[in-house]
This record gives sequence, C-alpha cells and structure tokens, in this order.
Amino acid sequence: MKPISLIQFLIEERRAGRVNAELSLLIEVVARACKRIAVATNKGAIGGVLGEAGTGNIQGEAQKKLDVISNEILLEANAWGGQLAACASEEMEDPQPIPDMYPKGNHLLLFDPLDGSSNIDVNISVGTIFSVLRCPDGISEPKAEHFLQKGTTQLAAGYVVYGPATVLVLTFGHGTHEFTLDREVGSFTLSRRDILIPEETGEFAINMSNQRHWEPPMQRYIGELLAGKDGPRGRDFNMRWVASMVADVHRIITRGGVFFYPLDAKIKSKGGKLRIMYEANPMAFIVEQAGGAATTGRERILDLQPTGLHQRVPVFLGSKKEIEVATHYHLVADGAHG
Ligand SMILES: O=P(O)(O)OC[C@H]1O[C@](O)(COP(=O)(O)O)[C@@H](O)[C@@H]1O
Ligand SMILES: [Mg+2]
Ligand SMILES: [Mg+2]
Repeated sequence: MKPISLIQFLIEERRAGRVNAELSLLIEVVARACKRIAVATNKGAIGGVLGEAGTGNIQGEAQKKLDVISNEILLEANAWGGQLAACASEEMEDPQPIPDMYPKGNHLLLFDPLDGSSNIDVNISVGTIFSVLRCPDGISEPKAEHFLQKGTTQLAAGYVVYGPATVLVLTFGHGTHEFTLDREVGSFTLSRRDILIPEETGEFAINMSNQRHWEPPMQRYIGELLAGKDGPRGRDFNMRWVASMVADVHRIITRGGVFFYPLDAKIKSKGGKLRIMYEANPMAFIVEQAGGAATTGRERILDLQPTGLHQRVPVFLGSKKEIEVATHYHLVADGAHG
C-alpha cells in the first residue's frame, strides 16, 4: 500500500470534518518544528548542543541548552503562521502572545519543548509534548487564565519521540495515530492508525528510588506487583523506567504497560512532579484515545479544573485494568470505596 504522509492524513481528517483548516495547518507547523528539533538533538556531542544552558526556568529547574533551543524553534515556527493567539511553554513563566505584526488565529498551543532533558547528555530518547486548545471568544491577548481549560476541551494533543527513529503520535479525539519520520523523504509517514493499548499488562514504569516517600496505597499496589506470582496478584510483573515520559508512554502505546508518577512526601507540597497543562493532559488524551486510562490515582486527569499554567499533578496512565486497580486502592485508602 502507498505510504500516507502526515499532510495526506490531515487532508483526510479535514474531508471527514474532524479538523478545520486552521488546526490542520497548526499541526503541520508543529510537526515541521519538531523535525528541526530532531536535527538539533541528533547533532550530539559534536554539535555544541549538549550540556547546561546556565539558566533556570520558572520552576527552578536548570535548563539544558536543548531545552532552550527546542523552545525557540517551537516559538519561532508558530509565531507567524496565523493559527495561534498565544503559546505557553514549560520554559516560560507566562504565555507568549503572537506579535502584533503577525496574523492571529483562534488556537492556544502549550508545549513541553524537550521532555526528559536530563537524558539528553547520555544519548537516551527525549521528546516534545504538545496540547492545542481553543482561544476563548473575544480574547485577543490571551493570559494564563485563558489556558486553564479542562483536558476534555483539548482539540488535539501529540508528542514526538527523538529516539532511534523520530516518531509523532497524534490525536484529534478520534483515535490515536503514529507517524514515523522518513529522513530521506523528509516527511512524517503514517505507521499505525487507531492504536489500541492492551487492557491488561505485566509491565510497569515508576521511579523506584522514591518508594519510601510514597503514600500507603501506592506502597501496597507496587508491593503486590513486586511479590509476583507468589503474591496476591498471582503473576510476575516486569519493570521498565526510561525517565523520559515520552519514551515511557511510547512503550505503553506500543506494547501496553502502566506509568506512574505518584504523589510522594518530597513533592506533596507541589502537588506532584508532572505538569498538567503540557505533560499530563496531552498524554491522558492520547492514552484514553488509544483505549487506556489516565488518573491522578483518585480522579480522571482530563476532568480536573486546572488552577495554574505550571500546576503539577500525580499521573497514573496506561493499560486500563491496572490503572483501575491502582486507583481503586487509593480510593479505598481515602474511604471513598468499600
Ligand atoms: O528522574 P525523575 O525525577 O524521577 O523525573 C523523571 C520525569 O521527569 C521528566 O523528565 C520531566 O520532564 P522535563 O524533562 O520536561 O522536566 C519526565 O519526562 C520524567 O518522567
Ligand atoms: Mg517533561
Ligand atoms: Mg521539558
């Protein structure tokens, strides 16, 4: 069968009435920017892109050179296209409006320009995560409050993994689809349509070094997985942890599994580790559209009302049945379930 490019796929989606012209163009612009980020990450140690930028972001995290480069690539690509009213990023305290000299569109774009950036210097997969919202009517200069929409209102979400292959995973709310970058042709090509995450799994991803800080229901759940076939779950479980959320989620999108970044005593005052607007919400949308589940351990992520652009939440996502078990244990511990 003839390969289907991202552009052909977007045309099909437009014909089917699932996206409008502005949104499909926006996705094409984001995908093109991510190709530039892939080129930058590929330069590695001889390209002068590794190491610290010597600056910090709003969240007090040291920025890598590639965090800054990726942020600039996405901002520049999206500034003049006419699809956006404003952008917001992990790397910027406030949203960036589209400059007055450029045409404005009806969309808001949020991104984590480089996810897993602590892995970049050791040549492990990193990625970009993005989410698209509608700009509220009548707002010409969107502020942070205009981005604070529930995950259920997302018009599109996606991520790109810069790994052995560069892969884009995308949803408009009608299934989750994967595109692989054909470097010779220079375009993303449809590699999997309507991805389905198996409901059951024997593989989990979590940073085990935080175990002693977790809440009791998380201790119970992981403890039972570790007990294997002699424990209450009656089977052995395997563990994988890349520490790049994009790569961990991509494994789950490919062969099933579950990913947890739960609350723990060290991060409790912050509300969690991962950020709702540009990490948890887009990943939850992608995973749900692939038949998986995504909760905070207590509530569906997509139903949360965000209160801050850089707000953090606990994240449980992946194969539905396992996410239900882990969430159930938390609700039982809270006394919400019998
Ligand atoms: O190593 P830790 O502290 O457990 O954190 C790992 C998590 O942090 C992240 O790297 C956060 O993303 P950024 O690199 O965009 O800040 C996730 O990708 C990953 O799951
Ligand atoms: Mg991240
Ligand atoms: Mg990041």
